[in-house]
This record gives sequence, C-alpha cells and structure tokens, in this order.
Amino acid sequence: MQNKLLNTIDSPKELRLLSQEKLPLLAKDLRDFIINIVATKEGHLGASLGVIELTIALHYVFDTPKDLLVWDVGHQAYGHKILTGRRDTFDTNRQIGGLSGFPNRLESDFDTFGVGHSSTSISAALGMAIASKLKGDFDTQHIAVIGDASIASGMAFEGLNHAGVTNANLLVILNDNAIGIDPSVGALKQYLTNVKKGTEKQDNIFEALNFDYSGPIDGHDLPLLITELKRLKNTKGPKFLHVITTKGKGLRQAEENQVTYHAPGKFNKETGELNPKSNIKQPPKYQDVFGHTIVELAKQNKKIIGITPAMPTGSSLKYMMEQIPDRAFDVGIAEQHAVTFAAGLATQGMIAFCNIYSTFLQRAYDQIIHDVALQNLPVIFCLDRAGLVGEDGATHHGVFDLAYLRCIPNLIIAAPRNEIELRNIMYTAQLGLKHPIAIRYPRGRGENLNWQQPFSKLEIGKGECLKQGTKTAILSIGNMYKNVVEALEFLEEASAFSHYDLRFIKPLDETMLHEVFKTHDTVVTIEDGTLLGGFGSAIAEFKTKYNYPNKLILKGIPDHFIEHGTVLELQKTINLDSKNLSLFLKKMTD
Ligand SMILES: Cc1ncc(C[n+]2csc(CCOP(=O)(O)OP(=O)(O)O)c2C)c(N)n1
Ligand SMILES: CC(=O)[C@@H](O)[C@H](O)COP(=O)(O)O
Ligand SMILES: [Mg+2]
Repeated sequence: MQNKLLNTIDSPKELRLLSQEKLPLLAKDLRDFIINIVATKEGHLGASLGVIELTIALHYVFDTPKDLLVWDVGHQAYGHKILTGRRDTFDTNRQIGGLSGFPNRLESDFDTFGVGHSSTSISAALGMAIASKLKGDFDTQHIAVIGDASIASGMAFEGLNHAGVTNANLLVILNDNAIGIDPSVGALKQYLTNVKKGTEKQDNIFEALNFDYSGPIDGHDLPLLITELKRLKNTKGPKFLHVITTKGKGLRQAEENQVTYHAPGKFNKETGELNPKSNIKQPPKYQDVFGHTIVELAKQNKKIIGITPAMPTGSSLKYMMEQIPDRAFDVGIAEQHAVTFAAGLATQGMIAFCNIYSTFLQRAYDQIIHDVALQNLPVIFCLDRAGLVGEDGATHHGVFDLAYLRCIPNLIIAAPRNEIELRNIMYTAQLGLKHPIAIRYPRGRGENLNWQQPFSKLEIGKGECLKQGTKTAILSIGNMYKNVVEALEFLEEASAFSHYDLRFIKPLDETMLHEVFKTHDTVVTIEDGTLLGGFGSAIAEFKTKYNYPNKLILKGIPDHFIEHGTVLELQKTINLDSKNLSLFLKKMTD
C-alpha cells in the first residue's frame, strides 16, 4: 500500500512515537505524496521537497504546536501541512474553498503565523519569543525557518539585529539551498558559499550578531538534524542553525531544473517530466511582453536600466539580463532597495524600469513616496500581477495598488487594456516623462497573436471610447475591459450601453468624463482593484467635484480579503465575471 507509514500520521503526536529508524521511510512517503498531488493539482514543489527531512526533524524534536514554528514565505510548508492533520485534505491545496498554499492561522493551530510574502519569520518568531518571556514562560521554543534568498532581505536583517541584543528563546534556521525562485544573488550569497566551502577564512556574520551559530550541516541527514535540534532545544538565547539542502530533493528533474520546478505546473508523477505544451499558438503572457519590450527599447536607448527584486523569471526581466547584463539588475528580495536604487539612477538621468509584482510593491511604500514621487523622479514602475492572481490567494492578489498609489502626488498611473497598449505605454514612458509612472498589468496572457507591432506614442491622461451607447456609460480600466465586452455580448439591450477605457487612473481624462456625465443617466465603473480608494473612488470624486447628479455604481474588489482559486472562480464570487456583469447590466435595463 502506498504511503503506508504516512497514513498512520494524523498529527506530530504519532510522528514522535516512531523510532528514528522509521523516519527515512516517512520522508520517502511524504515526498511521494507531495509529488503525486502537485503533479495534477499544481503548486509550489521544489521548496517543500527540499525541506522534508528538516520538517520531520522539527516536528519530531519540538513540541509543536506548543512550540511555535514559523515558516518564512510558506511555499515550503507542504510537508508541515501534511504532517499536521491536513493529509486527507491536501488535494484541495490552493483550490477554491480548499487549503491555502501558505501557512494560515485560520487553518490550523500549527500555522503560527500567516505568510506568503518573504522575510517576516524572524521578526514574527522574535515577537512570539519576547511575548513568552514577558508571560513568564521560559520553556516554549520559537523557531523561524528562512531560506537563503529570504534572509538577504532588509526585514530579515532588522529581525536578526534586534534578536541579537535580546536573550529571547529564538532559533533561526537558515535553509540554504543557494537558490530562491531564481539563483540567489548578492554578497551574502557569496559569504554563504564561502562558509560552505570552508576554504576561506572569514568572520561569522551571525556570531557577530550575537547568535549561537552552528553548522553548516547536511539538511537531508535526519540523525544529524535530530541530534543538533535536540542540543539547540536545551540552549537558551538566540541561536542560529545553518542547514544545507537541495531544492527539489528526491525528484531528478526538480533537482536539475530548480527554477522550472519551483512551481512547475502539471507534470507526469511517474516520470517527473512536465506535461507537453500545446502546439496551438497562444497570445503572449503580459510578463513576456514586458520582458521582450524592455530589451527592444534598451537596445535603442542606452539609458534604460531594468530592475527586479528576485523575480527575473516571473517578471521576464531575465531576457534583458541575458542580452544586456550590464544594465539589468536582480537585486534580490529587496523591494525597498529596488525602488530607491531606481530613484538614485533617475537622479543621474538614467531611465529605470523597476518591475515589481503589485503585491510586493506594498513593501516599498515609503520609498515610492519619499524617494521617488516627492522628488518627482521619472522612475517607470512596471507592476506585474496586478488584480486577482488566482491560486496564491489573499497574500498575493495585486488589488491594493490603485488605492495606495492614487493618493501620491506627481505619480502617473496607467492600466493598459491589452499587451499592445502595454508596449506602447512602456515606449511612451521612456521617451522622457517629467513624472514617475506606475504601469499595472495582470498575471496571465493577453489577447493578440500579432502583438509585436510598431510602437506608437500614447497621450498621457487620455482615455478611449470603445463603444457608443445611449443611457449608461461603463468605465473600465485595464484588462477588465474584456469582461465588459463579453458581458455586453450576452445582452440584447447592449445598445443602451457606452463603454469607455479610461487607460489612466491618474491623471483622469476629465474632458472625456465631462462628456460621459453629460450624455448618460448612469455611470458604472469596473475595476480589479479595491472599491475603497480605487478607480471607482476617483470617478466618485470627479462627480462630487463637478456636482454631477448622475447615478454612479462602483464594481470592484469589496472590502474583504479574497481567498484562493482560479481568477474566474474568484471573479464569480464577487460578481465581476462577464456572466454576472451581464446579469447586472440587464437588470439595469428592466
Ligand atoms: C516580499 C516578497 N518578495 C518576493 C517574493 C517572491 N518569492 C517567493 S519565494 C521566493 C524565493 C525564496 O527563496 P528562499 O528564501 O531561498 O527559499 P527557497 O525557495 O529556496 O526554499 C521569492 C522571491 C515573496 N514571496 N515576497
Ligand atoms: C511563493 C511566491 O511568492 C512565488 O513563488 C509566487 O507564487 C510566484 O507567483 P507567480 O507564479 O505569479 O510568479
Ligand atoms: Mg533558497
């Protein structure tokens, strides 16, 4: 019977009853179980395969959930979920109504801290450790498990810096596999490589920060891990264990091709090979439109620089890194640095395209205001994964950007409705804007096979009328225009509706808006950002400013966090999909 041993483990209690000799068998079961499910249900793979032994050892040695275990990012926590009572529901991972792809406090007592964004684990575990101490509890253990790419982030170092001057009962475990999603970068990576080689004499950074440092040790050697964790359990104060692992361990393809198998999509669980791609030509991914367009522009304009904080593959800046390496920078998981670095470049006349996922730009809010906008530096922000992103869920949806950016003076905000417009706005931005600009675009594919058309300049702040109707004006931004077009296709009464693509959330096309409000009874706004403070709010402010009496209806992301599922499923839950939009519009004509 498959997973015979794993099937007996409903919680770490049963795990702790096993003899140490049985644990390698459990590790094998756990790997097979994860591979079987991720092969068909998709999700993050390599990171969890790499920490199977560490996961087993942690739950074996520590008294979880009383001892508090915090996983950084949480994309490596599948083994943890399966061993902590979620084996039989794990096939719902990342699906609507199912388990979250990341640890989540609402899901289990074993998930001590909600994660998804990186580098929070040390601060969170330190907070827990100090709280325990203040409550007079000197027994509880507090453990942060953090990867080599995540520990290089400023936030992680802020946590280490603080922890080092406390006597908190904190254990930081560095899971060092020398890769993030893409290969790790920077001087710290070099330092860790030197530690592993043991060839070069160098001071130990973690000891210098007052941690009791041990390692590096082989993170796939269960007896060694267990012995070391038992020792650390009885050592007081801040401790640091450096563990070396292989991302993707146990699946040959995942070990050999770690970038692809970070989140490989569907694959053959027997052979490990990726499912063949369809031969049907598809429209490009937005990320690739960005990636190829910046190369095209940078070849013509020597001032163009590309920046990504640790997402060369996800953003497709990798194309520029391959072709123009001296002007394309992966700065590691360092969104704040990425923004201020771009600002510095801009002071010297360089044209910095700073590509950050909408959700991760939240990290760099002060830098956008203080370092870029206040000085009116013409940095070009390309915000990938704007709107609902799907299965990564609440931690990753890029739905807040319009609200958090719209209030910043000097900043232009554009939402191209398709990939051709994305190219054109990128082209326009590098011609010499006098302001910073944020260009937001979604995860997934555009709509045109023939997208590499000659560039044309867009007028900043100018929208477009896509369809002229009689009674109601629908205003959309970005690729939500597609839902409107489809919604109108279902409608017999479509002639009552005009459809405008505003293109720019800031500045608004006021000339067009005056025309809209003067010639329609009702105005409806559609966006994939939050209703509070977003595009619809901007239109409401316009209506109030000019005292228009029209009825205004706002449709967008309501005031609660949206969970995980496919984008379409999630849109349906909030009536933003084309069918529900159509029903809503139809009711307006009844
Ligand atoms: C703030 C933030 N920026 C970027 C990401 C995207 N991201 C998720 S996992 C990851 C790499 C993490 O690498 P590492 O910490 O080494 O863990 P590993 O995948 O190797 O286990 C990145 C960049 C994120 N989750 N959070
Ligand atoms: C865990 C994490 O933050 C990333 O791996 C994220 O899931 C990437 O998202 P994309 O798949 O949209 O690049
Ligand atoms: Mg790593």
